[in-house]
Amino acid sequence: MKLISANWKMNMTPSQTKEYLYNFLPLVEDVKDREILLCVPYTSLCIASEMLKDKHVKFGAQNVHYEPKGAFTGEISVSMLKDLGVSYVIVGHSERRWLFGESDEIINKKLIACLGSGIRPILCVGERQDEREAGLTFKVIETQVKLALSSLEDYTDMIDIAYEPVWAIGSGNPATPEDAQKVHRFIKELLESLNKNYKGTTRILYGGSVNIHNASEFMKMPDIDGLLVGGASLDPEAFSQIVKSF
Ligand SMILES: O=C(CO)COP(=O)(O)O
Repeated sequence: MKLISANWKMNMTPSQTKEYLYNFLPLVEDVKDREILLCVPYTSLCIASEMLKDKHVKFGAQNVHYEPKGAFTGEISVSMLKDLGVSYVIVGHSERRWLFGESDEIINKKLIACLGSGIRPILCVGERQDEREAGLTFKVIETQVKLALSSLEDYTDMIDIAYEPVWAIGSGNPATPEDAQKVHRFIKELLESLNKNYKGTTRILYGGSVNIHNASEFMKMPDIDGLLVGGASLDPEAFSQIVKSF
């Protein structure tokens, strides 16, 4: 099934989350042929857990720590998320990589922590503007995917991947659907080459300046299996339109 996910980033208080869900749920009530996911801040997970109980809209986290527990002040473990009913977690978002110094090695550890827990990670990869201009897009994607999945090659069916070119995030300047399609195809071929038993269940999402006007164009591409939406997901009406755009 296609996956349309919101990434609220550091937006929405718990009270605002309540209001959002109150407005959003009726708008997508009849949409059952695609998966709808809201990746909310940690502080909104409790209210999402309560309000989405027995609902078809799922909720996820935007980050997780790789250790199971211990003296890691300010961090949240996989089991803490699991206990709240979290289905998905975003791992290696470019804002974590570039603003918080998250390395490929840390991202790999986070994926290892998620697998086996029942929480499905959404691994984010994407090239920066300078890398794109230097013609390094495919090389960067290959390196990020390979390092993130190091020792996890046999489990590639248990994750989803979001292709989010860094230059397209929050810039109002999305990749063209055709360019995104090429990278998505490349990632699928890479997964096939890494895992001989690959069943093809990894969905490759596109993220970066998706809005109500361009969502359907991305979803027409054969290897674009979903969307990861930042800014445009903060309005329940706009996000419901994106969910229903294809
Ligand atoms: O980073 C993103 C989703 O994870 C994309 O953000 P925007 O949709 O705001 O460009």
